[in-house]
Amino acid sequence: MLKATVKITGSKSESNRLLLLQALYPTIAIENLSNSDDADVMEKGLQIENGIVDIHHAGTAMRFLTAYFASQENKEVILTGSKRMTERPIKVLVDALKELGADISYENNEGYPPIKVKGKKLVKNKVSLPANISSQYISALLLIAPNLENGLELELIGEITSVPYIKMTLGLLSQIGVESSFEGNTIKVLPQETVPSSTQVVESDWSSASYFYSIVSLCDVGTELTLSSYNKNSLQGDSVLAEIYKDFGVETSYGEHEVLLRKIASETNKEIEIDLANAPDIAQTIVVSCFGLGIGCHLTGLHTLKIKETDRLEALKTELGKLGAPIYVTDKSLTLKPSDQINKDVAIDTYNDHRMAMAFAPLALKTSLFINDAEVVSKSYPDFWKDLESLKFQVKNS
Ligand SMILES: O=C(O)C1=C[C@@H](OP(=O)(O)O)[C@@H](O)[C@H](O)C1
Ligand SMILES: C=C(OP(=O)(O)O)C(=O)O
Repeated sequence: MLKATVKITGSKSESNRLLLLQALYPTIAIENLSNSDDADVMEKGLQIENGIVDIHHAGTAMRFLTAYFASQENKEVILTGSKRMTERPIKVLVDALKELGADISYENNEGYPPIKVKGKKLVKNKVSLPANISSQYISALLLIAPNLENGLELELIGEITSVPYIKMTLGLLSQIGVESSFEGNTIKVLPQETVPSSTQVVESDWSSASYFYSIVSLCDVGTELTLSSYNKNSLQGDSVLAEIYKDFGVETSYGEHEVLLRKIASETNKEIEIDLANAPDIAQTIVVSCFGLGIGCHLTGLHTLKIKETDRLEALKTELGKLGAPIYVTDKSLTLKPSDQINKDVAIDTYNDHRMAMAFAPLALKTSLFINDAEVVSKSYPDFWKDLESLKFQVKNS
C-alpha cells in the first residue's frame, strides 16, 4: 500500500506574478519560487532592457511581460516565443494597452506575437476589454496597475473566464499592500509608489498536485500521499481538486502547510458533470482519471483549451482515442462514456504540452504506456518524473 510524501515546486502562476511585482517594487522578497521553465524565462525576461526576449512556451510570461515593457520608459524589446506562442492570441491585451497610450506593433501577424514594445509612461487610467478569451490579459494589466501614476480601472466585457486567476492577482496585490476592488464587472487598483518590505511565500502548485490526486484515485483503498507546501486557504483556483476528487473516493485533510490525500472508497459515481471555466488546467487530469476509473464524464467551460500549449480538446480526443476511450469533443466541452477497456502499449503524443505528459502518466497504474517527449514537463514541473520514481513508478527513458 502506497504511503509517501512529495514536496512540489512553487506555483508558476503565483511565481510569475510576484516576479513582476518584485521588478516594480524591489522591497519584495520571494520564497519557494517555482523552478519551472516558465518562471525561469519570466525572471530572465525581466532583466532585459533592450533586444529580444524569448519566453518559449510561457503564456503568462508573454502576457505579463507585454504589459510590463509597455509601461517601462527607456526600454524597447521584441517579445517572442515558441512556434505555438506565435499562434496564441494577444490582441485583446495589446488593444487595451494601446488604449492606455502604449506603443506596441506586430512583427509578423496582426494579433499574435512576436511584438515590438517601446516602453512609455502610461497616464490614462481607464480601459475596457473582453474577458472571455483569457484572464491573463486582465492579470497582466492589474499587475502593472499600482505602478501607473493614476492607477487603473478596468471594465470587463462579456462572461469572465478563469476568474480565480484574476482573484489570485488581486490577492497578491493585497498581500504586498496594494488596495483594489472587484465589483460586478469593474476592477479598480489604486496607485502606489512604494510598498513595505515583505517576504512573499509562494504556495506549491495545485495544478501539479492534480497528477497525484489522479494517482491516489487510481490506487487501492488505504493509499495515502502527503503533498507540501499547501494551505487550506489557497489563492489558486485549482485547489478545487479537493472537492472534485471526493467523487473519485479521495479524501483531503489539511495539516500545517501540507495536504494528506487518502483513498477511502472504491465506490464512485458512474458519470459526473463538471464546469471547469474556473479551473481549465485540471481538465486533462480529470478526464484521464475518469477513464482509468471506468467513469464517464461531461466537462463544460472548456472554451479556453483550444488556445493553450496545444489544442487540448483535439489532443485529448486523439490520445484517449488511441487507448480505446469513447470520447467526444466540441469547441468548449468534452464527453467521455464509461468504459472498462484500456488498450495496452500505446505511445502518447504530448504536443509540447506539459499537461498531456503529466495527465496521462497515472494511467501506468492501469496499463503499460509510453509518453513521448516526456521532458515537456519542465514547463511547470521539472522534477515530475523524479518524484514519480520516488513513488516507485518505473520511469524509463526511451
Ligand atoms: O493567470 C494565470 O496564471 C493562468 C491563467 C489561466 O489561463 P487563461 O486565463 O488563459 O485560461 C491558466 O490556464 C494558466 O495556466 C495560468
Ligand atoms: C495554460 C497554461 O499555461 P500558459 O497559458 O501560461 O502557457 C498551463 O500551464 O496549463
